[in-house]
Amino acid sequence: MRLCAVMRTFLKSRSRCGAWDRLLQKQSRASICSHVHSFNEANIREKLQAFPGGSIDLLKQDSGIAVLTINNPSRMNALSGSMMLDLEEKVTQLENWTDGKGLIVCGAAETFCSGSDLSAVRAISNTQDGMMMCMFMQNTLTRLLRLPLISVALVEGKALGGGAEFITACDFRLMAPDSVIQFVHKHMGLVPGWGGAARLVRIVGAQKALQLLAGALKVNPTLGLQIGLVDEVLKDLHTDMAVGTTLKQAEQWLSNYVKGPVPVIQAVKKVVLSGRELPLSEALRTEMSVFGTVWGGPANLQALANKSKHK
Ligand SMILES: CC[C@@H](C(=O)O)C(=O)SCCNC(=O)CCNC(=O)[C@H](O)C(C)(C)COP(=O)(O)OP(=O)(O)OC[C@H]1O[C@@H](n2cnc3c(N)ncnc32)[C@H](O)[C@@H]1OP(=O)(O)O
Repeated sequence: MRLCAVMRTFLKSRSRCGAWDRLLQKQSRASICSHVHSFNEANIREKLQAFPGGSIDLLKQDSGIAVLTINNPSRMNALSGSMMLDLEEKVTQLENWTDGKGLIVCGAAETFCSGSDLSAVRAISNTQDGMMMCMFMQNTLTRLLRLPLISVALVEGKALGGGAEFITACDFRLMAPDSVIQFVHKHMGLVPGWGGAARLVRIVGAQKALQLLAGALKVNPTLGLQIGLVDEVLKDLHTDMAVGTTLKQAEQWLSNYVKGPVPVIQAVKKVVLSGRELPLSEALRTEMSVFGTVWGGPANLQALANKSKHK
């Protein structure tokens, strides 16, 4: 390809990257499931607001790693309706965090999340409202997974039901030694509704996903590593092997993958995201447009300059 044609492709790819970001932003704002059952966003927000309690806390750090805490300890961090709204608002903040590189999702009081708040579940047990809540959470967790940040779920204590679904909406999962992940839905006469089944199949494969859901299996760290649901087991805090708290250990683990300039780390997540979600030809186009945002960028030019010193 002649140089001018290469430059044309390169310049187009830069502009197309803007198209990728616009696509992602458009998708994230629009309801991913809005086409189903006349999903009336205002209506579901009003209903969820009627179930208060707890909070979703967000700490954005100078290191570029944010910590999102599911905070409802008197309810084992069960997600109330207002927490679901809180979660969506925090995901929007993270979508607009231009300095972000990583995200750790954890629970307060050394436990992760015991799913939907059962008092809310009882109150919105009619099909229409149940499906609206599911669609709201599917949209929010899909947007969480699509953040241009490398995300980690830090599981301590219990991640049950919707809490188990929540961890599938992160890129990686770390477990504390005595923690448990359990898709308890079958015991509730349910199946996952927050997108957890679709994501679980993509993480562990259909066979293992079927066993975890149909058996409502308790996943301890050993089993989690074995089936590929868990990426690392943290050191027991009561041994001298552990360096600091579980959160510090998780930050240490994640820092290995977010070392580097923000634009490069965000570009890495975007190209993997498109490879995971888009058909091959579209993924290849996206990869080129994302490549165009870092090729000749400050980090690339600095690396080249450093290389030339080693001649
Ligand atoms: C799409 C999935 C989604 C949905 O369909 O909407 C769901 O997630 S459905 C909910 C699925 N989750 C569960 O079924 C877990 C229910 N909780 C438990 O099994 C246990 O509480 C526990 C998490 C295993 C902890 O047991 P234990 O250590 O014995 O503590 P307690 O049971 O006494 O709990 C302490 C306290 O917390 C309250 N609690 C716990 N989980 C929930 C919850 N999901 N919703 C509301 N409240 C919850 C529990 O009631 C206790 O409160 P008090 O009795 O007032 O002390």
